[in-house]
Amino acid sequence: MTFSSPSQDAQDPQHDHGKPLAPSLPEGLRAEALMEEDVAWSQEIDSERDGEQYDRSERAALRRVAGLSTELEDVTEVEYRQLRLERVVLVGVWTSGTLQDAENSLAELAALAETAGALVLDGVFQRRDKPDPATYIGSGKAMELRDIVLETGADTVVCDGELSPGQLIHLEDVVKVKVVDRTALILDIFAQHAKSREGKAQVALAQMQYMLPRLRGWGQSLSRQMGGGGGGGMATRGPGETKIETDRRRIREKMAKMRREIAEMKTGRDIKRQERKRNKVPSVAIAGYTNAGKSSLLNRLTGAGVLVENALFATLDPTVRKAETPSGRVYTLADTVGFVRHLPHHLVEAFRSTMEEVGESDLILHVVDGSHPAPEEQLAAVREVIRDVGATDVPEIVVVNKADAADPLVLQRLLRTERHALAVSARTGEGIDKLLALIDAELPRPSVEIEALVPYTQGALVARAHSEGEVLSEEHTGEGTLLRALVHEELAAELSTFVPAKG
Ligand SMILES: Nc1nc2c(ncn2[C@@H]2O[C@H](COP(=O)(O)OP(=O)(O)OP(=O)(O)O)[C@@H](O)[C@H]2O)c(=O)[nH]1
Ligand SMILES: [Mg+2]
Repeated sequence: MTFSSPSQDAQDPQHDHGKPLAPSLPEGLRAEALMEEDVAWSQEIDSERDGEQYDRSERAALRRVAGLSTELEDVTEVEYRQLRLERVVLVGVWTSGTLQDAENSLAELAALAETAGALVLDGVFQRRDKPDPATYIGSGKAMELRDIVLETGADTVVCDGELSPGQLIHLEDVVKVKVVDRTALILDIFAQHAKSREGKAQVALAQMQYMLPRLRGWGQSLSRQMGGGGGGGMATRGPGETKIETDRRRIREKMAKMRREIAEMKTGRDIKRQERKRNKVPSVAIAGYTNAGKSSLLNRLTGAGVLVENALFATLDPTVRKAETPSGRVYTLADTVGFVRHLPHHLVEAFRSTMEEVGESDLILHVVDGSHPAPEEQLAAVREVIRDVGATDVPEIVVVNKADAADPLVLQRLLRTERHALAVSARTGEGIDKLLALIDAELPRPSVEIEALVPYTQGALVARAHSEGEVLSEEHTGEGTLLRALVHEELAAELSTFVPAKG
């Protein structure tokens, strides 16, 4: 693969250079003129085109998104952050959709980067039909990116996509700082946040899976193999490659071991889940896009005190809590890992275990952030994963959260298009009563109607009829509690020994 020169870039009809700028840019977004030197440099090597045209097309091609940089309160904070945070510049390729979509995508990348502990200095995206196979953004834009890196003093570039090993190296060669992609960023966040043994193991496995094909990407031996544009990698087999082979084998062995361990841990979790199923405690799963407010809602519904953070992926380990409906029926409520668009596919695989919980629940509370600029997209992204894990036949309630902060018109729109939806605020408590009542109505009903005279020594059974079933009538008699109730089969069997004498 050879680099395309800037002049090729400019003439390539695929790159949309001819398209005019969007007539009115939304607030907070502006296309910035490139530095004068840049334009002069471009003209020098592209004498066939007139400079002004080039300037204009370039402006359309590389946009800067304003307001992405992290706000800092005072100077001491700057120093503090510089010590421990990476200084990053974001770059995205805008291939389809509206300007707003492109901006949202980069804003999400910024949120991810900040969650990973980075300081976001700048963000740019480029309009292209598809990412450049060599450098992701094209070599001309890569040079401009280099200038932005110098200008801002960044030490890392984060790309909004999954880059091939070759693209990472080529871009690093041009911008001269570390380049990471969205997948690596998400993996990094997952690694920082995973708490349980299983969660940690799953993240480690996914990281190794990601690293494996990229091993040759790091270090010198690789640039040698990739260089020359010849694809003759095997011809240059040398000590470097042997080392890589050894590393690869080690990683594969480690991965096999981790898979076995994860399988064992999964068995433990399955047993627990089966126990819950056997006891017929109905289960509700809270699912939704990352940062939608799932953990806040769990707290609101159960007072559980689960970690809530204004960060993406604050929750990486499933949390299951016991809860009670207003009518006193007991159910379990499970918090889940947040979903995100373009979740790297090996991560979907790795986190399937937590999503299986969703698939086997009796009811899904699908939480969506009503104050987000594109809640419909988030709903769609989550539903895609719900389909993936085969949970389509589980009833779903769409919980439009953050009603306190959302645009009332957006709320109306969502409630109109989503048939089974209601608006709540986990923060203020608005709508929570209605949600609790709806959960009560949606939970599966126990189906066996029994009548039993339960001796006072068996009080636990009466309590179970209350929590696991639905008590229709209850009367305290001389011999015990006379109970009429709807219960599940197992409890019906246990109560059948206490059938009241007829007459
Ligand atoms: N204004 C407002 N903010 C909310 C509401 N609910 C949650 N938040 C905020 O949204 C952020 C994310 O909340 P979490 O409950 O951690 O979201 P989550 O869906 O569990 O996020 P992940 O676990 O990271 O996927 C926090 O800053 C909350 O304070 C709400 O009803 N209104
Ligand atoms: Mg959470």
